[in-house]
Amino acid sequence: MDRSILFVHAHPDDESIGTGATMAHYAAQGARVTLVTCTLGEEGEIHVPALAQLEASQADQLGGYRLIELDRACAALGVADHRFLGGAGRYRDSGMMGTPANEHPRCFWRADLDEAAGHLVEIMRETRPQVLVTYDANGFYGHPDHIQSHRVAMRAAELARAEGFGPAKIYWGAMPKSVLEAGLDAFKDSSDNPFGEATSVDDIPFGTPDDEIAACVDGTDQHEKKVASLHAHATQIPDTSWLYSIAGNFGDEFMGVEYYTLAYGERGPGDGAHGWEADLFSGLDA
Ligand SMILES: CC(=O)N[C@H]1[C@@H](O[C@@H]2[C@H](O)[C@H](O)[C@@H](O)[C@H](O)[C@H]2O)O[C@H](CO)[C@@H](O)[C@@H]1O
Ligand SMILES: [Zn+2]
Repeated sequence: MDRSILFVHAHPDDESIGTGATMAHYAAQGARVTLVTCTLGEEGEIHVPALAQLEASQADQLGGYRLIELDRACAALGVADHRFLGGAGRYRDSGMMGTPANEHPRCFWRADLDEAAGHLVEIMRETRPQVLVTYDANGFYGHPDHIQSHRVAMRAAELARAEGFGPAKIYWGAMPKSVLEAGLDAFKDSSDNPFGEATSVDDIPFGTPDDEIAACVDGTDQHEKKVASLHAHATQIPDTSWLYSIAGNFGDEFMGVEYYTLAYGERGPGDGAHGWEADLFSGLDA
């Protein structure tokens, strides 16, 4: 079987933060890895002072710059096939939930679901992914573009199935509560606490019980590519980011191991305490 996997993400940087090691892992294996990013990230922060005037309320050029950052990140991960949903600039970054950017006429949060899903079905028709990776219904942490990416990806898979070429397995990025627990302990006395005021994993708006996790992809041997892809997104992820400090505390494993729940399809053979699959294609290779 020629392996093909499709990742659907909301903004430039999500692919590296959430699935960078997994993408590098399968690209290195020679699988067809396709990334679809739904917006250009026009409403993002800018952590590079020299670029500050690109922001939405000034030159409004951040989207064009993040397109370049994403190109660099994909090169670092070894991912050659990257597309924007509906073409670059079709859907605008909607901003955080409840902000005025949610009202922009072209924002992704206001997109027509079937029209947006139709763009993704065309890509599925071409690449025929056996595996689809996106976010859960909360978009992992509740950002409107992440929630919409979930909705569009799941609708596209449903439409593709109706035409006989939908992905056999659909995964949602996840973080086991046991991993969050370990992180909380490591940072509870730190001024650089990425968990803010959280005193328990239940205070954190994401996290999945370990027995609900279906797959754990160990891309530790790809962790340097993930770090390089994060650095490519310098406007969003400053060198002082907690992502790097937590990696410093936990080492290569933090950057290299990524977790998923299985939203659709049959769980393949797994191992360890919870029988987690080590391969997202588990059970599919003929
Ligand atoms: C990882 C991710 O989805 N980033 C989004 C997010 O960025 C957040 C936003 O700028 C917020 O104002 C900050 O406080 C927070 O730290 C950022 O993570 O939302 C942006 C606007 O929609 C988006 O461009 C960015 O990619
Ligand atoms: Zn995002």
